[in-house]
Amino acid sequence: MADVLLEVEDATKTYHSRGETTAALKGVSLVVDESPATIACIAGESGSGKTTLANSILGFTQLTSGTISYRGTNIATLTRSQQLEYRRDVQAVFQDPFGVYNPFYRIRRLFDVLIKRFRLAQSKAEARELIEEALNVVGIRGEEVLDKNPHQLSGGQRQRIMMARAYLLKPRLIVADEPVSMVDASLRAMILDVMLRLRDERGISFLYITHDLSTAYQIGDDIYILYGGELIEQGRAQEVIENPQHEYAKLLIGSIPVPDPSIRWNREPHSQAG
Ligand SMILES: Nc1ncnc2c1ncn2[C@@H]1O[C@H](COP(=O)(O)OP(=O)(O)OP(=O)(O)O)[C@@H](O)[C@H]1O
Repeated sequence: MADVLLEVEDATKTYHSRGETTAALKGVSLVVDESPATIACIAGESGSGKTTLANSILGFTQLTSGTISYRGTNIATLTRSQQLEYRRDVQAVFQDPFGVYNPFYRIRRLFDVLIKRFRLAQSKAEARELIEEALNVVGIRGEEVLDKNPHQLSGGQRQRIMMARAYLLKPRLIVADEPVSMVDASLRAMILDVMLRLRDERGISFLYITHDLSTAYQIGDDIYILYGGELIEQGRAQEVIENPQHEYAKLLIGSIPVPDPSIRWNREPHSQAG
């Protein structure tokens, strides 16, 4: 039996704003395994509830009902020290991470702040080593980026830096919300490859949130398809995408641009055109 890292049970979220009620999640349940490390994809069109689910898991939003358990404990009942551990174990990588950072800060600061907050290093030399190791995992050398400002980097570098920053804390789970939607095909392949390596070499699981089913097919172990806040299909990513049952899933999958549907997609990320 696989060890369960994260379990969402019957999650419901209803927003009330300006006299309007929106049911963003309706009874969603899912499981992300810890060992073996797993890439669980959450797919669905805009407005289907993907970000609400991610935000609930990250503790930015409270569920209206239902539970989210981390290694068997409901995250709503974590003690302070467990909360700190959770915030360290569960990291987020967003679509446009630099939108929220001060453009005048150097990249180095993104790492320094974390090292301080979580007391990861005893000395400057140790901090430098940790940063270099994290950057190496995503194929970047410190000297290429650390003294630059965010706008001096490419989209692919930014995303890889955010992965490195998440990796610095040696998390068990990375919640990646559309991490490749703003980069071109070759960079996308590189970032997806980083995710696979983190899963396989470092045992990090992912909740990979995307509206792009072709990348879910390339790297996903499991998939959960949301439609209007409801989970309409779930299973092994390859099986669901090759043989969807629900009408909406068929539509979503039918819209993936594949030149010849009789050609099976190659799951090897290196050989993907994008
Ligand atoms: N803070 C909020 N207040 C009110 N309604 C909200 C709020 N956040 C999200 N919603 C609504 O909840 C539903 C789900 O939104 P959510 O952002 O989770 O979808 P999504 O699948 O992540 O979409 P996208 O792919 O566009 O990011 C939408 O109808 C949205 O308008």
